[in-house]
Parts: sequence; C-alpha cells; structure tokens
Amino acid sequence: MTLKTLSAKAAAALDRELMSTGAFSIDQLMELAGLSVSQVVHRVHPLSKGKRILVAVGPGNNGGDGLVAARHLRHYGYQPTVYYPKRPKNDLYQRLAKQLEDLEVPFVDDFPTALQSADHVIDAVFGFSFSGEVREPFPAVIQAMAESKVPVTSVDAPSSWDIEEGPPKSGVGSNFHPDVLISLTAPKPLVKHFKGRHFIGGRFVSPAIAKKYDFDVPAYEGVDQIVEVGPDGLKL
Ligand SMILES: NC(=O)C1=CN([C@@H]2O[C@H](COP(=O)(O)OP(=O)(O)OC[C@H]3O[C@@H](n4cnc5c(N)ncnc54)[C@H](O)[C@@H]3O)[C@@H](O)[C@H]2O)[C@@H](O)CC1
Ligand SMILES: [K+]
Repeated sequence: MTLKTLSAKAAAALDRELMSTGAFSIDQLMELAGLSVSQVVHRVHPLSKGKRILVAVGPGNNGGDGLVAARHLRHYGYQPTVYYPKRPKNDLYQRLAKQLEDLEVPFVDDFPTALQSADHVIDAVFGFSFSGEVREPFPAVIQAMAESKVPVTSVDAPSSWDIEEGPPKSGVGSNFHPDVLISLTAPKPLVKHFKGRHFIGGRFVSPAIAKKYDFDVPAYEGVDQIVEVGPDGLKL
C-alpha cells in the first residue's frame, strides 16, 4: 500500500487547523514532533554507534523540532551539539535554546568544522515552508552535509529539496541525499526521490483530520512515536 502524500500547501493548512479548531498549541506539536525525531535517531543510531550528534537548526519550526530532539537525545545519554546561526526573537525558540543551555549542550558557529567530529547529523534546517534557492548562511551547511560521510537524518524534508519536486536539478542541494528521513504527520511529495530509511512521526493527528486531508495515520505500535515505512512511502 502506498502512503498518500501531503503537499506543502496542505501541510501548512493542516498545521493551522491543528492549532485553531484542533486546540493544540505550537509547543505541544513541536514537542511531539521533536520527540519523534529523537526516537528515529535512537533507532538508526543507538548510543553504541557514537554519542556525538550535530544538530543543524534553521530559522523556523523545522529548526524548533531539532532543538526539541537535541534535548531528548541529551537525556538519552547522547552528546548533542547545536548549530543555530539565525535565532528568531520568538519566545518559543528562545525557551528551547535556554533549555539546552541549562543542559550544557554546546552551540557552535562553524558547522563544517563541527561536522568533522560528529557521529550523526540531524538536518533540521528547512521543512515544508522552504522554497526557492537556499540563502545565506545555509548553502555551506547543505554542501557540507552533502559531501560528508557522516550519516544524516533529515526532519520532514531533506533541506534544500523542493517539497513537491525533490532535489534541485543543479547547484546547492542537487547532490544532497540524506540517509534517513522522518516525515511529520505524512510524507511530502518529494519522498518519491528519497532512497534511504524512511519513518513517519508526529503521533497527534485524529482520524477525522487524517480523513479530511486524505492521508493515512500509520499503525504506531505501543509507545512508539515513529513507524518505519519504505523509502517512497510503501509500508515495509
Ligand atoms: N503539523 C506538523 O506536521 C508540524 C510541523 N512542524 C514542523 O514545522 C515545519 C514547518 O515550519 P515553518 O512553517 O516554520 O517553516 P520551515 O521551518 O520549513 O522554514 C521556514 C523558515 O525558513 C526560511 N526560508 C524559507 N525558504 C528559504 C530559503 N530559500 N533560504 C533560506 N531560508 C529560507 C523562512 O524565512 C523561515 O524562516 C515542518 O516541516 C515541521 O518540521 C512541527 O514543529 C509542529 C507540527
Ligand atoms: K529538514
């Protein structure tokens, strides 16, 4: 069975609906999204494979998911490091950063150098609101992830990929193929170009909302916040 995909426009509308008529706050959704990202990293990269997780954090909610994941991973016993070059003034992001500072999670300014001593990377730079060509300071970050042998887990989308069309035909991101992807709530159309391990997370959607937006809620097991599916959305 092929999992149905959600366009960027539908994903944004779903997000707005959850936070209006759905009565969720953004903090709640981000906490559950980030928790699911941390579970994927623990699944594909157990502590025995190395504790050093570098988190590339972008300026929007995709970045917020990365900050939450870093906090959970710290509690699991990993040693996360965070690259967060564009920090919005928004109270939520400031609180998430403060929570990491209180856990003595280091923030670094030089992503390519930090990457040299990382065991795994979380790409939480851009999600479903990304469009156009990657603007500064992120081209060097995407390039470094694309060229590095360190495995990358992308949150919701490989950053720099067009949400509908997939990897850019040329330039920054055209050679970026992360090892792992976690699609939040439902895969985006770009998954047809993705070849790695693919998970669905974000276990907060009611059956009625899934029906309205025409996608399937995967069969989460027990307390898991994630389900592994085939690279293009086919269930394993
Ligand atoms: N309903 C859901 O599924 C949820 C989604 N969440 C996350 O929220 C994400 C969407 O968040 P947002 O809408 O804040 O947006 P994103 O985090 O996808 O990105 C928006 C930010 O990137 C910048 N940007 C866009 N295009 C750019 C370019 N070409 N070059 C440089 N910067 C660029 C924008 O100015 C903005 O600051 C999802 O992908 C997901 O990770 C969760 O946090 C909460 C629940
Ligand atoms: K991403």
